[in-house]
Amino acid sequence: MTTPADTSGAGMPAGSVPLTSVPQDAPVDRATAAARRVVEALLLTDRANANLERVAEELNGIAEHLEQHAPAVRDRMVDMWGGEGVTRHDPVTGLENAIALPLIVYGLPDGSVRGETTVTIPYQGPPGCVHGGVSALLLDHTLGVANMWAGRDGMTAQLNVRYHRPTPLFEPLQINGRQESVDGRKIRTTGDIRTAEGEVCVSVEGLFVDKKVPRPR
Ligand SMILES: CCCCCCCCCCCCCCCC(=O)SCCNC(=O)CCNC(=O)[C@H](O)C(C)(C)COP(=O)(O)OP(=O)(O)OC[C@H]1O[C@@H](n2cnc3c(N)ncnc32)[C@H](O)[C@@H]1OP(=O)(O)O
Repeated sequence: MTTPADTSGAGMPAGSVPLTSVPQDAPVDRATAAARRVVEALLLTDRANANLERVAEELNGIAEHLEQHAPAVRDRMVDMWGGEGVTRHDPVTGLENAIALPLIVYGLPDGSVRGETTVTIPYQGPPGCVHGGVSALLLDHTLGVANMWAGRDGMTAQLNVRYHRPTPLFEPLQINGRQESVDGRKIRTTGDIRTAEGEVCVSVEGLFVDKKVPRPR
């Protein structure tokens, strides 16, 4: 759904570290990347001449194969939430989630976080522009990662989103987040989406409350 994620950290300040999962050459990563390619290709293909009857049949065959090999949802959820806390299944950075962009978020030495991505057709809102809900999704998650990087995190209680100008598809975008303050259980975090020229398209102020939902076991 985006151009392939840049995992090199090129363009990030020296000392930046990836905080979200980075692509591996695992079969699940490759299968998920192929599924993203299918989603985009389905939107772009010639509706009349691409033999979509056969495409539907083949895709249903793949879905049936995957379903036949699926354990109980509960067991998969335990598995998903195992490990050190960097998720591979979430809808923003998850490399095992075909609807994730995916975005890789880096922790910067100044305490803030930044991701870079180029959003394409599946996330279109106004013509040629990123859907406003997708921008909010990108920022909500990035602010969550910023809180983790700062050492105090919680659940989103409020997200005030200001749309300054349309956010372009097909252009590199910077997604920024920074924890501003902690007051008891209340955490205030800000962020924005900028073009490569530094123009702010969307900015957010988030209130997070330190509360955890237990992981499935
Ligand atoms: C090293 C790094 C590795 C990084 C590795 C990355 C890993 C991957 C990162 C994942 C990043 C995910 C980022 C997505 C984050 C979601 O998507 S979270 C999901 C969306 N949010 C929700 O579902 C929250 C639902 N709401 C709730 O659960 C609860 O209402 C809340 C908001 C947590 C509040 O909890 P509560 O315990 O009921 O809080 P309560 O005691 O009533 O209030 C505490 C204080 O907060 C205030 N407050 C509570 N709610 C509100 C509100 N809505 N508005 C204003 N004030 C409020 C209260 O007034 C109170 O204030 P004080 O009286 O203390 O001054």
